[in-house]
Formats: sequence, structure tokens, C-alpha cells
Amino acid sequence: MINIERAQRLSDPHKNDLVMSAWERLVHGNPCESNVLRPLVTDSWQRCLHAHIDPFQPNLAPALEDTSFRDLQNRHAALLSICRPVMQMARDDLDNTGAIMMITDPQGVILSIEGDSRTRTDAENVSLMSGHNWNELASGTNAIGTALVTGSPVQIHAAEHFCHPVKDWTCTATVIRDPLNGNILGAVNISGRQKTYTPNTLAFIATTASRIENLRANSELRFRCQLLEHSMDKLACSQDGIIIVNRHGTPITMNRHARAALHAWAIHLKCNALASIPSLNLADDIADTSLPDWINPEWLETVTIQGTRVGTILTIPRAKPQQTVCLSKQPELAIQQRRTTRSPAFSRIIGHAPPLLTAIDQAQQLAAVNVPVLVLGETGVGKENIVRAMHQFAQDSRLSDATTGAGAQAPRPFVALNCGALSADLLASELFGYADGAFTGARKGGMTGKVEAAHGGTLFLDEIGEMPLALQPHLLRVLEEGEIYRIGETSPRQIQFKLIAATHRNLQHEVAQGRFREDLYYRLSVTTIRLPSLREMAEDIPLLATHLLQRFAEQYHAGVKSISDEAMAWLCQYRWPGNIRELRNTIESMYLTSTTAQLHISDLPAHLLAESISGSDPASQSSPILSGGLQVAESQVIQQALRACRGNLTLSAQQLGVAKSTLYAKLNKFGLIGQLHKIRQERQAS
Ligand SMILES: Nc1ncnc2c1ncn2[C@@H]1O[C@H](COP(=O)(O)OP(=O)(O)OP(=O)(O)O)[C@@H](O)[C@H]1O
Repeated sequence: MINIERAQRLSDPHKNDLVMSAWERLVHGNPCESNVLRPLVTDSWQRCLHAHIDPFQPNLAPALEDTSFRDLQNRHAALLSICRPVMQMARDDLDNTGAIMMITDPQGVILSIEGDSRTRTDAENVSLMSGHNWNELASGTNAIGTALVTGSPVQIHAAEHFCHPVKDWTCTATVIRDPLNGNILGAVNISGRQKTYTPNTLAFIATTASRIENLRANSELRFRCQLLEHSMDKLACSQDGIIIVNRHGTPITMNRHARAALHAWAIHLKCNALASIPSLNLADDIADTSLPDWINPEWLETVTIQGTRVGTILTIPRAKPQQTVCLSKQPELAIQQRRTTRSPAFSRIIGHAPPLLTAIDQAQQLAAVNVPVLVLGETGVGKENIVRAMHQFAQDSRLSDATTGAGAQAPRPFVALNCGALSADLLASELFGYADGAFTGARKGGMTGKVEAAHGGTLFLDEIGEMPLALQPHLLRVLEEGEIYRIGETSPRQIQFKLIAATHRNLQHEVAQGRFREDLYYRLSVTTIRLPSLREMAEDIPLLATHLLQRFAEQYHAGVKSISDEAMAWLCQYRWPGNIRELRNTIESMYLTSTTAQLHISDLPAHLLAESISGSDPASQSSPILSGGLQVAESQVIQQALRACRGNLTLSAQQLGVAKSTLYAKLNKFGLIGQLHKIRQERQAS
């Protein structure tokens, strides 16, 4: 490709007469006048002379035959489908503007054309129409052909065209690149009569191409997500080596048995940098379709989703196959087995409620697979807890591999960062690190970022929903490329880590609101684990409460304590907006403040009691089974407050955090008016 400076890409219509005279002299055998022409045009005219292009050829831009053209359109169906919204816009917005837009294949053959209808008719007279080839070597200097040679956005205005029939046209084109590998997929061009010239078309065409490239990137990302989602069970459960190959023939991930399986079959490939396998390219026109010797065709499974072939699963059997339990094949057996065997790494996660068990199963499955995982759940449900367990599980699995001969395994780092706790600048340097002297105040010698520190281990990005939009593309790039640039450095560092992100936000909603990038969302949300709120696992509250009491007894050495039935009933009906963290804090406070070996309702923190007494706790209204116990509890707390305030209603209401009228209504409801009088009499008597 030729590197074209920006200033060179723009035509100067004021020089058109000079350019025309230079062209006339050229076609009469004189040398090319580089002092009049832009270097871009000089070079192109030289190429045309060298290729013996006839500047006066009447049949400009040879046409393909109908069948060949249809074949060509079929071959480029993916590009045309991605360009559809852009061409739809051209149809609607270019009408009556004198401009037309077209998409070509990488050789310059026009695949599709839209725009101003009158100009389209004029354009047909000069072969600017579907099926015609605007390659430089076929049609001389023109925006499509020259953009394809240079790989840059170019304008070719009027006299700058090499062939006479198009010298009344002004054209601007650029290439469309594959965002995955930079290959040229085709070109996009906008043309009109020379009087429609405007320098702005250069920026417009560059933006249009980048919009098409973004659409392509998003659709590739979707295919990748679909492929990974489809392969997840195999990656997690299979005892064979699994390598997932994307639709372009590039391996994107593998399970932990792949290395051993390749070794068993004496296939000497570097797992970390498996080269592309052209014969597994399902998306592009590839000449080489023969499988490499090391692949047995029976190992291949093409994954087709909604009619699109999104990739291939390559299953390399272990030399001594073991029985595989795969979720998709034997769901009931697999679920039963997994549910009864919680690995030691997850033993700190207390609870047996079905939604929690599902989350633990998923976490165990995904822990050792090298794909990003998104953990969702309200605040305090134990997201960090489960992420740490996943890291431990992966670590334990590697250690057990090491004992079966897969090599020595050093401890892997676990690095956590809360994206909501730092400003955008600080977060950027914390994440990516920086070079020595990268900015004022930078630490001498630079700093290693969290991403780099997590190399070989797990990076936990908590509150990912709070990550500033400006940083999100950088994170996506790290995930896609497996390399980072420290701030202020120009050479990348290769890194490999498992990303686990967590959020309490609804990221889809954030994407819809423009606060979270859709491409990053797709990258992260391939595999999600949703942790239930404590309300959804209320059956586990007694177990959790008892477990926490035991923990605090060990921590504070203040003896073992139990919880009264009434207090437990209260704990079970409360709605716990702060989830397990709030439960933990409550039990801790009760344990430390109670003076007896059994915790009672009266040991509950005052603000929680006030909430239930004021009736603001919806659970208290929706749990008839517990409401008896709760009423007793309420009655006890009110009596306690009355006694503490020696029958003063105003003070009692203040202490309970309710209105005086509410308190009075409760006294009536619980038959405590007599009790109130008694306390007042005692006060007067004393
Ligand atoms: N199932 C569980 N069993 C025992 N303890 C738990 C469980 N889930 C959470 N915890 C405890 O609850 C507290 C809160 O958990 P954690 O910090 O993991 O929540 P989180 O969802 O990450 O919170 P946030 O959204 O605020 O970051 C921790 O002390 C954790 O140990």
C-alpha cells in the first residue's frame, strides 16, 4: 500500500484547466508534469501509461457477464448485507443531490449502487453501474481504482481522471477494511458531475467506510459470542482437547485439556499462538481448502446458528479417552452430579437455594475456561465472593493437572479493581500502568497496571458498569488483542489473563442509554452468572445466620451465641435490600451488643426495627405465615421503647423512628394502652 498524506488526498478544482492541459500534452506523448499534478495523480497516470490504458477507450470499465456478476454478488453477500443500512441511507438522502454512492469488491467491480436517480441514468452512460470494473488497470485513474491501489481515501476530480469519458465527473472513494485483520473487503465511492464537487465528500466517505467497518466488527462480535455460547458446555465439560476456531479459521480459545491432547497425538503446535487454519475459514473465499495433516476430519464440528456458519469446534480426543459428562447430552445426570459435588474452592459460599446452586454450578463450569465472565447481582449478594472462589477453583484445577504431569504450577495472581471508586484518569493508569515520566506526578520508573499484574491469573473488575465510556474501547482492545500499552509507551506488552467483571447494573439498559459500549457488552456478556438476592434465597437465612454467628464467635472470642425463634423469624421475613452483607452486619451488631447468650428481637439494630414498625417493609405485609411472630416482636419492641422513655409517647416515637400517631395506632392494635398507663403510674410513683 502507498502512504498518502492527508493534503494530497484532496483535489483542487481551481487547477482543473492546468491539469487538463497537462493531460492533453501527456496523451500527445509528452512526459507527465509532476509540478502541475498531485503526486497521487502523477503516480496513477504513470501506472496507466505503463499498463497501456487507452485514454480514449469508448467502452470504459468492462462489464461482467450476468452469471459471473451474480456469482460475485453471492461471494460478497456478507459485505453487501452489512452495507445495506448505509446504501438505504444513500437511497433516501442522496436523492436530488446529484450524487450517487456505490460499493465495490476488492478488485473494483461495482456490486451495488444507490443515490440520485437522474445522476444514476447519466452514470450509466459512462459505465458507472453494477457489474462494471473500475480497477485502475481496466479504467485508468479513478477514485475507486486509485483508492484500492493506495488503500487510502482519495478524491479524483474531473481532469484528473485518466480516461476521457469520465472527465466531467468528480469522485471520492476509500477502501473498506476487515476490522479483524485489516484486509481490504472492497471500496465505497461517491460520484457526481464535476459541478457537484465539495471537499467535504472526503470526510464523508471516510466516515461511511468506518461506519461499515463498525457494523462488520459488531456482526463478527455477535458471531463470536454465538460460537462461544454454543461451545460453552464442551469447553467446560469435555475431557478431550477442545479448540474453538472462529469463522475465519482462527483459533480463539481452547479448554485446559487441549495442550495434553495435542501432546498425546504428537501434534507440535504452540497452544498460545495457534496459526490460522485456512481450510476452516467459513467466511471468505479461500483457495486453500485442504485440511492440514494433523486434523482428522472426524474431529470437526461446524457450528451453524440461524443459517450462518459461525465457526468450528475442533475436538482432539485424549489418547486414553475418559467418560465425558456433557451438560447438553445428559442434562439431568450432569446437574445432579454437579449439584452434589461442590468443590472445596466454593465451600465458603453458604446456601442451598436453587438459584444459588445454579450460579455455583455455572461458576464451577466457567472457572477454568478462558473466556470473560460477567457476574450480575444486587449489591452485597456475594459477587466478589464467588469470583474469588472461581479463581481458587482454576488454581486448584491447575495444581491437580500438575500432579498428573502437566508441569509445575506456580500460584496465579488474583487482581481486583473497583471501576466505580476512581476518577477516569486514575482508573486508566491503575488499569494500564504508565511509563516513566508519562505525566506530571507520575511515579519514577513508571507503574505496572492491574491488567499487567494479572498476567497468567485473574483480573476482577468490580462495578464494570461504572467504567467511563472513554476507557471502554481500551479495555475491549486488550481483550481482543491480548496486549496492552502502558500510558506513554509505544510498544505493546503481551498479556494473558481471565477477566471476570461484575456489576449490579442492567448493562443492556446502560447500552440502550449510551452509557456502556455495545461491543464491550457483547464481549463481556457471552457468559454471565446471576447471583440471587437474599430475598430469593430466604430459605437459607437460618443457615447463613448460624454460620455467621459461628464466624463471629471465632473472630471475637466472646463465646457461642444462638438466635431466638422470634428473632430468627424476624430475620427471615425482612427484605434485606443490602443482601448478605446487610445480614452479616446485622448479625455482627447483634452478637457484639447482646448481653445474653441468646440473641433476641430487642438486640436488632434500632433502624431495622423502626423500618418494620413503621410498616415500610413490604415483606412484613406479604408474609402472613410470619406475621404472627412479627407482631409479637413489634409489640415487644414498642413496650421496650415505652419503658425506656418512661411512658413519654413523643420520645418513644422518636426512638422508634415513627410518627406519634403511628405509635398510638400500634398501641391500640396490640392492646398496649393499659401497659402505657401502668408505666406512667410507675413513673409518677417513683
Ligand atoms: N453465600 C455466601 N455465604 C457466606 N457469605 C457470603 C455469601 N455471599 C456473600 N457473603 C459475604 O457477604 C459479604 C458481601 O459479599 P461481596 O462483597 O462478595 O458482595 P458483592 O456482591 O461483591 O457486593 P458489591 O456489589 O457491594 O461489591 C462478604 O462478607 C461475603 O463474604
